[in-house]
Amino acid sequence: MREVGRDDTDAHLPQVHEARNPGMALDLDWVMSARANTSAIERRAATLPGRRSVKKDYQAAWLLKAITLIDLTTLAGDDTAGRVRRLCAKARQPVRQDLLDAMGMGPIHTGAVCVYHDMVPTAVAALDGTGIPVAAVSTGFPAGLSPLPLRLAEIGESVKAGAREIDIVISRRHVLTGNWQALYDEMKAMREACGDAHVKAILATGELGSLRNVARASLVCMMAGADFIKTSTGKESVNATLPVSLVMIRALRDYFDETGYRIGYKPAGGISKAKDALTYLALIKDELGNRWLQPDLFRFGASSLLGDIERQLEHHVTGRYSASYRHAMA
Ligand SMILES: O=C[C@H](O)COP(=O)(O)O
Repeated sequence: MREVGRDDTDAHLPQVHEARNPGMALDLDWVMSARANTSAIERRAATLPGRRSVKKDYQAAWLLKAITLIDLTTLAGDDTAGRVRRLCAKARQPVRQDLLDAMGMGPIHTGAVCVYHDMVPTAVAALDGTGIPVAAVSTGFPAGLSPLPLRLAEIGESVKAGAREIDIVISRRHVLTGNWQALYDEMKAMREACGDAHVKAILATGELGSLRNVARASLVCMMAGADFIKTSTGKESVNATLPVSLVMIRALRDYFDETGYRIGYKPAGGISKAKDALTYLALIKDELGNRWLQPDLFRFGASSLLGDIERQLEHHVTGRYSASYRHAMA
């Protein structure tokens, strides 16, 4: 039995694939065998913050790394083309040049810019020539309750408009009613609709009822071909948490151990402090290793994290903190 949350060393080494996850048939025995020991997971999560505290130059290096892993996000009802263009300018140059110069760093950029479907053409134009991908939240984000054909059509439109990554939302009701086949079929159809665009499956973990459901939904989405699993839309009352992350990360490890495919992880929603970003990076390094700390396998979904990181970097370079309003995102 595969228990998510176990602490074993697995002698079985998979044949490692660098290619995109093709998915596999739904393995219900595997799904149903996934467990989550909630109290053990919560105890472990409580020890994580500050466990590996890095200081000075090392901290600055990790914070710069974190920036390259951010899906810089605006998902607000009052988004405008102007706001999205300002966000894209920030994605292209996330840290002031004088700070980068002082740290001996060349140019860096964020992992992606994440917007609603309507804003995709604006973001694509603003990022032209930079190589920074645009991620679109499609499929009736954030509830995902519009008819499936409309959700699939929305994916197609976002891809046509130039989105290279699609963040889909799963139907929480399929998880809450244990209809794993329906979740698998929906996820597979969405993956197909994405074509060459990579698909991140948003589980909306705050609405799934239990950590065991989070483990099972993670596995089903990976079996159906998800390139990433993502915690939250940012709109649930509980978004990314460390216990949920432990469960999802261990599901990623189990999937890799079984299939040899690495799936990406995107904690999203409520991650706004540099020190939280450092905790996540240390967790990924401990649980999955350095290979997972690349933009093709890890992203933060965050609208305001970059501002706090920039503040910390300014403090690192100048010894002074500036007011947070000086680091507006858009
Ligand atoms: O996917 C990204 C989230 O919607 C961003 O959430 P946040 O505004 O809490 O950082």
